[in-house]
Amino acid sequence: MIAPADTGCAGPGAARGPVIAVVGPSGVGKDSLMSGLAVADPRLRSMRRVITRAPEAGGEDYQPVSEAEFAALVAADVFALHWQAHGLHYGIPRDIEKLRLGASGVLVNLSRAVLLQAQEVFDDFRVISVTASAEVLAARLSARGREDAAEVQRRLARASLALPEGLQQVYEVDNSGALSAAIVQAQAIIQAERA
Ligand SMILES: Nc1ncnc2c1ncn2[C@@H]1O[C@H](COP(=O)(O)OP(=O)(O)OP(=O)(O)O)[C@@H](O)[C@H]1O
Ligand SMILES: O=P(O)(O)OC[C@H]1O[C@H](OP(=O)(O)O)[C@H](O)[C@@H]1O
Repeated sequence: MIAPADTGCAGPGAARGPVIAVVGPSGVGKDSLMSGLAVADPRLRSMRRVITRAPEAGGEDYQPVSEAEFAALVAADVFALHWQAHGLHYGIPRDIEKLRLGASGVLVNLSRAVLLQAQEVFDDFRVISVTASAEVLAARLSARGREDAAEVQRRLARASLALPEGLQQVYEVDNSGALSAAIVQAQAIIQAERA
């Protein structure tokens, strides 16, 4: 059972905010940036993902499921998007459309590999590409301690995956420095697009 998206008190006539994909290499600060943005603007919502990651892994708020449960959800057409990465399965429930009602945007952590598909699925779709140097990524993944050394190396090897050609709205945020500065950069992008 997928926990329903919390749409607050948005009525059926409420405007729908854009889907804002936050993407970039492991360790770049996607979840940290999303958390900071949502705290600063409560009308910005974060989409809870369904992931075959162990419940105790920590970090983002996600719905942990087994691989069998994930396959059943795919078969039941629950997901608007799903993909595999890092040996895990990730799904974005179709409930995201409810979360968009009355929101200034819905932030979602997506794989760079599914962005063109996401652009087809969502009628108002933007991409925030978060960047940081390879040295910074390595230091952050090591300090975070969520993955073992081998998995950290595998994630770092994927860092240079390029964004696909053909994306219509892509904005870069440099998170090499203070997280607060990256949050301000991202807020300016989101607010400018809202105008
Ligand atoms: N600007 C920053 N300065 C210092 N540390 C940061 C900054 N941004 C994020 N971090 C830290 O770096 C680590 C990785 O951040 P986070 O988990 O948000 O990255 P991510 O891109 O979501 O990674 P993954 O894709 O692996 O989940 C965390 O420990 C986080 O607290
Ligand atoms: O390298 P790419 O394909 O862009 O992203 C790989 C995976 O990393 C991120 O998830 P998480 O932050 O590890 O949970 C993305 O959402 C994707 O699932």
